[in-house]
Amino acid sequence: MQTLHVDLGERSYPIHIGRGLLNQPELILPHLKRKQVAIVTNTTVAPLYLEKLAQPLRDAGVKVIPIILPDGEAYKNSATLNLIYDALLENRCERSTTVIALGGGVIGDLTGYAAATYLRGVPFIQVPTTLLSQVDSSVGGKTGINHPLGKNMIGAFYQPQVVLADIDTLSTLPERELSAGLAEVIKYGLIRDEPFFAWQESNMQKLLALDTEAMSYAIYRSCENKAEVVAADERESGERALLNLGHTFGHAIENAMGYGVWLHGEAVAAGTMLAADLSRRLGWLSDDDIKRIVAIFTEARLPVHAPALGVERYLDLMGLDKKVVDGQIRLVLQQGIGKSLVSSEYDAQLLRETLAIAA
Ligand SMILES: NC(=O)c1ccc[n+]([C@@H]2O[C@H](COP(=O)([O-])OP(=O)(O)OC[C@H]3O[C@@H](n4cnc5c(N)ncnc54)[C@H](O)[C@@H]3O)[C@@H](O)[C@H]2O)c1
Ligand SMILES: O=C(O)C(=O)C[C@@H](O)[C@H](O)[C@H](O)COP(=O)(O)O
Ligand SMILES: [Zn+2]
Repeated sequence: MQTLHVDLGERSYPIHIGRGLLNQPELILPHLKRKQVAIVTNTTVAPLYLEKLAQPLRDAGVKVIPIILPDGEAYKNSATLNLIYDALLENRCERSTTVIALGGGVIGDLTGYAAATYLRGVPFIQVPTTLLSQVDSSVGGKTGINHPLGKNMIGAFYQPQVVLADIDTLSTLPERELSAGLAEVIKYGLIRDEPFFAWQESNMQKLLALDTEAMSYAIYRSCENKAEVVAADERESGERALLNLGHTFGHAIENAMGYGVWLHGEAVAAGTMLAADLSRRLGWLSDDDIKRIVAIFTEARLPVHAPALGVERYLDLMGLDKKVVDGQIRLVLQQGIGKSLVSSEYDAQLLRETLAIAA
């Protein structure tokens, strides 16, 4: 097992990455205020992993309250959030009850927001079971739900007590979901870590084959990048916005296509290609850079063409992004591989030309 730390003063926490972690209650017990936990999961993950996590905790004397939600991005909403509150209240959960998210990013974001708001805040633990949630969503404390008008529009910054990324859980992950997770791995290379990007170019086949050594390294290096950015800018007043590469376009795609039709990672990949295209038009990325980005997404089995929503529809949806200031869309753009910036200083006509190429 490898352990990293997110350094946030009194909100600091460890990220444990390794095999067989679900079956190690000693990684959870020190973080409990009381021997009671509510484990929030979904109908897909529960039959696979709920008992693997719950039974060792029960054996250690912990009362476990399972809360099993419907599965899917379409359920990341206020109605499902209410199901969590209902179950916590029906079981008379107190401020000392710890809420554990067992699942992918949808479960993590929903559960984290429930934990941030139930009784005005109860302790929360992340047990991510998708690649995307192990490399990104379980770390950094962004929690929340979607609104029909926009992705993640309601939420809170709320950090977990500990993150347990058990690599064994990836063995049951559908291939399409594995690829979606790789989109966020690729993101770290593109925004701030060119050597990691180059490593991915040489090791993508190993990652697709779930090679343990390569996968452990990719998760560790991704979390290391995210932990550094979050420690420097927890609430996204500056550098953290770089983690949004491709997301202003991607969230528009997810919303327009209907939540869950395009997976988050797929929309981020297509959105990153649009950001790369605009960066090339600005003279900041070379044709060779573009070729490398297309090649890595293609090898990871991710889309490189965004859907044809129409320029006006893209602009309308992108205008609801959280990075908007004074009505101005701010975009994460690239100045080479491994170098990125947030900018509203682009020619609006160039953005229109980029959006017009969406296939
Ligand atoms: N909070 C953040 O910082 C952050 C970062 C990135 C993404 N997100 C959010 O995360 C969500 C996407 O997360 P995701 O890609 O994990 O999707 P997801 O949570 O929908 O999980 C993908 C699918 O895999 C299933 N699953 C989970 N673990 C499994 C396993 N081990 N074996 C088999 N099936 C398994 C799930 O039930 C689901 O059907 C989006 O809502 C996105 O907005 C949040
Ligand atoms: O942690 C962050 O900061 C990120 O931006 C990570 C993203 O991968 C993630 O999808 C996040 O939820 C997007 O944030 P949002 O503020 O645009 O909703
Ligand atoms: Zn994301």
